Amino acid sequence: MKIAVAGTGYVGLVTGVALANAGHHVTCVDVDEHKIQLMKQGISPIYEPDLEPLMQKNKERLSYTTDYASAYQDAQAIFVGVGTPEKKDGSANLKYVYTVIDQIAQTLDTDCVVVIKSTVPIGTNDKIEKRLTQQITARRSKLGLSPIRVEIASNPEFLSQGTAVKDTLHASRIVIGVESDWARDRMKEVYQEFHQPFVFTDRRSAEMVKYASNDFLALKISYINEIANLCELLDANIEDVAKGMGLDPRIGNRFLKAGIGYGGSCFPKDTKALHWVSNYYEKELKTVKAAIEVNDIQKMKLLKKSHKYYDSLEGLKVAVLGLTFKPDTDDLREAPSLINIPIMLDDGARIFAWDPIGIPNFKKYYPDEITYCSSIEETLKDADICFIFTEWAQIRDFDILRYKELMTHPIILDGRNCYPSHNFKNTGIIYDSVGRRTVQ
Ligand SMILES: NC(=O)C1=CN([C@@H]2O[C@H](COP(=O)(O)OP(=O)(O)OC[C@H]3O[C@@H](n4cnc5c(N)ncnc54)[C@H](O)[C@@H]3O)[C@@H](O)[C@H]2O)C=CC1
Ligand SMILES: O=C(O)[C@H]1O[C@H](OP(=O)(O)OP(=O)(O)OC[C@H]2O[C@@H](n3ccc(=O)[nH]c3=O)[C@H](O)[C@@H]2O)[C@H](O)[C@@H](O)[C@@H]1O
Repeated sequence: MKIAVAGTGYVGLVTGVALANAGHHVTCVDVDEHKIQLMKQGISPIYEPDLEPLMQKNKERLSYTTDYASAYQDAQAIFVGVGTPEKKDGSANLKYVYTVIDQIAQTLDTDCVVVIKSTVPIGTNDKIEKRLTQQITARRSKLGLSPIRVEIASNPEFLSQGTAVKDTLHASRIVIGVESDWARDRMKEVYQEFHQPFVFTDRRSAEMVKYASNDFLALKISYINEIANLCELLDANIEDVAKGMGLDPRIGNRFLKAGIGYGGSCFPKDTKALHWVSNYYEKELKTVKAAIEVNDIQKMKLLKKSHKYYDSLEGLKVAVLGLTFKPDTDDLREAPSLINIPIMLDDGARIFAWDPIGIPNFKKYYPDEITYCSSIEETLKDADICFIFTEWAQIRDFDILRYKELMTHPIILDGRNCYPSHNFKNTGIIYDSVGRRTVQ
């Protein structure tokens, strides 16, 4: 099939490449000329393992452009994967989606299923279809052209950053919401080379699956974080508690990792967006509200802990290990580092930070205020305290005795429980992590 994809971010580009890998001819569209130029050279504009080799493998069936008209005009399916960021009131900002819909309305000239991959509030796809078909009908009748059939399918995305390619090629499920057999058949054709479990449903239920899944995972994290906080007070060990819980298949062992809260481009915004919708219908989701509140407090946990060791960070050399919201991504959206570092700077801390790939993006926010280091050793040298925000493999594999050798005051506040606590016994290092006894 001839397919266009609007938006070449984590979702759009990975979807486009996976569809090309399944044999379709795919044109990826973005408004960002720089991204398009990179992709034309076979370079991925985002850091995502395995993506570039797959772009290379399918280059005959992939093209990249900012010229949306040429891409949409004769596409049999158009996937929409543009951002739906949070508005100040917590609701989802749909302006990028509606811009693409209007661009499709101006240019589409053939029967087409428009597939919304972006996460959109329940009911949005009905509104999108109305807007799109009204505009297309008006344009075509004005030009004296015959009608075309255009329908919207909801096809939410469940990939995680850092494992986006694997998650797409081996998705746990493909959820498709349609309102007609015609759209259903077209979606089956799109996905005929994919052999994952399919869930066909109506559009609103598909939209709900996405929010309900993300919010459930966020809830699970906030729950384990609250239990971790209680473990600290009651002298229990959250790692053992989570292991003991997770072996029950009804609970499952994933997303039970305690830490300094969830970040990223989706859990924070998708919890707030569903909460906003539920409030709109005067049916507040109390569990989701609690997950949000717990997370907001959890993100500040390490700074609060630092007061056990210093009244203020003023003048101290503070080592920060990890800037991205999780490992294996260069994404900083809602990363704990972006919330904590401004407060540390306000306090007068001298910050030395290391991250294997997040530094160029972090520099866009803080070009001069921070010293960026090229190794963990350089970051720790003569530091008075160390904050760990991201559990990069390089940090987990780091020889813990080096903290003692390098730091002036070896105090580690670990927001991601990178090391077994007992390894710090008798080392002279203070190791303060989440949900576990502090080793002094
Ligand atoms: N990032 C993730 O892991 C996941 C994201 N989602 C959802 O997918 C959607 C996209 O998220 P990301 O891929 O992270 O976004 P992103 O911010 O990485 O990429 C969006 C892209 O759309 C482009 N764009 C904006 N307006 C455009 C237009 N009119 N035409 C063509 N391109 C345009 C931007 O330049 C950008 O490259 C969001 O709704 C998000 O909630 C869903 C599952 C996973
Ligand atoms: O809608 C989305 O964008 C995506 O959001 C998440 O994916 P992602 O944000 O890439 O990353 P996750 O691995 O889920 O981690 C999110 C945050 O939760 C935190 N987390 C995760 C798991 C855990 O046990 N504990 C924990 O604190 C991570 O550190 C990170 O800050 C979901 O996992 C995807 O299924 C979904 O498609």
